[in-house]
Amino acid sequence: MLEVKQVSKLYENHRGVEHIDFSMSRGEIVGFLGPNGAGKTTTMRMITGYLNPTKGSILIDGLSMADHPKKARQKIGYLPETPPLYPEMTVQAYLQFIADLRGITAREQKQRIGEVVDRLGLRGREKQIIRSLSKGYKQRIGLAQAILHNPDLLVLDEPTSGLDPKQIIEIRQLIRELGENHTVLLSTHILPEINSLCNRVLIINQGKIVMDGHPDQLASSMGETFEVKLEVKGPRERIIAELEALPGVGSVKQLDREAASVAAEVSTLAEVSHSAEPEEDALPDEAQAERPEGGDEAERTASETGRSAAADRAPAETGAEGSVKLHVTATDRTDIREAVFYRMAELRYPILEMKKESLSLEDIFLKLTTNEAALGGSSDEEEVSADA
Ligand SMILES: Nc1ncnc2c1ncn2[C@@H]1O[C@H](COP(=O)(O)OP(=O)(O)OP(=O)(O)O)[C@@H](O)[C@H]1O
Repeated sequence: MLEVKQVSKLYENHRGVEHIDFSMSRGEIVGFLGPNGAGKTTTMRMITGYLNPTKGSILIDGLSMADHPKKARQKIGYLPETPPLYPEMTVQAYLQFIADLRGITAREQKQRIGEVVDRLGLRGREKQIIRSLSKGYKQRIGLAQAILHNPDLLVLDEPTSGLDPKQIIEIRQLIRELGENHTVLLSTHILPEINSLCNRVLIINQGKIVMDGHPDQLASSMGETFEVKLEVKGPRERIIAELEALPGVGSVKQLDREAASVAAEVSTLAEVSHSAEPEEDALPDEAQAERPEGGDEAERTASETGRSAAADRAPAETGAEGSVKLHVTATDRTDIREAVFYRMAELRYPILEMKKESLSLEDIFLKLTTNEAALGGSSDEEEVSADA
């Protein structure tokens, strides 16, 4: 649907964007995310044919924007950050004007305008002067002009910027609906917008694409290890030792220190109460395995699998009540949840909660953009306003 090939834009001697290279398939809703001055608007203006790239090419459905600008633009609907409205016109007159510009015939106009008016919730507002409408309604009219000629690709530059929360929800819902029949490229710096609307995100920083992927897959593509947050009911030391011994587990950290100290006390008490008994807990694994009545099933399993001494001390802690909250990190990106589940089940320690932990989009965005943005951000803005 859209191919952006090695596109760069130089503003006089100032870099706009550099080697932007990505493509979009039909039906995708792609979020274009980046800090101020990163190059979102520049890229979008080139895709929509409002700005010529210094280098590279843009193809819409195989049509080159440079060679066939009129035909290529026919396939695109564009909502710039400030909708291109004529405030003195009525909604109806404005949409007719846009329909004329787009070459929609007089016969088609009535039907087409009627459709977008309904689709964007503008019914009943057709006779109103645009100036008198709220920002949310103006944004709807902006979207209406973008889809009037029924383009395949919609390019929306910060479509919810400056709207109040209710209007944001409404416009997002409209974009979601438009995404059912259109391919959408949407720029924003609002991270939740990406999560709620997009099935793919492109992150741009300092004029370059620094990340491209499904919002949920970004963390793993950044080379992060798999992490799980866990709450298990049972003896703390034993659980920790068992988890540490699991193949694929790198580290186990306790999260609730309060519970830890309680568990430690109980553990100490248990040890004291067992001190009169023979020191069977201190026996090596083999010796424990040979015990005639080796305690509960969990204890036997630990001995069979050659668990650590700490793990095998744990049966003495059966008095430990409550649960323990842990953060378990795998050695790599392998999902360790099943292994954790089966081991805890085998030991009959109920898992009260298990949640895959991953970097949020906010974490990823900050990781990718903070340092450089801090260096480049303010001066960019000055240059923009100087050039504007
Ligand atoms: N007309 C222009 N003349 C010179 N430089 C420009 C012009 N427009 C943009 N730039 C520069 O190009 C870079 C990218 O700007 P752009 O407006 O594309 O970023 P953006 O990601 O859309 O930012 P924002 O989120 O603030 O809208 C910035 O360094 C900016 O200063």
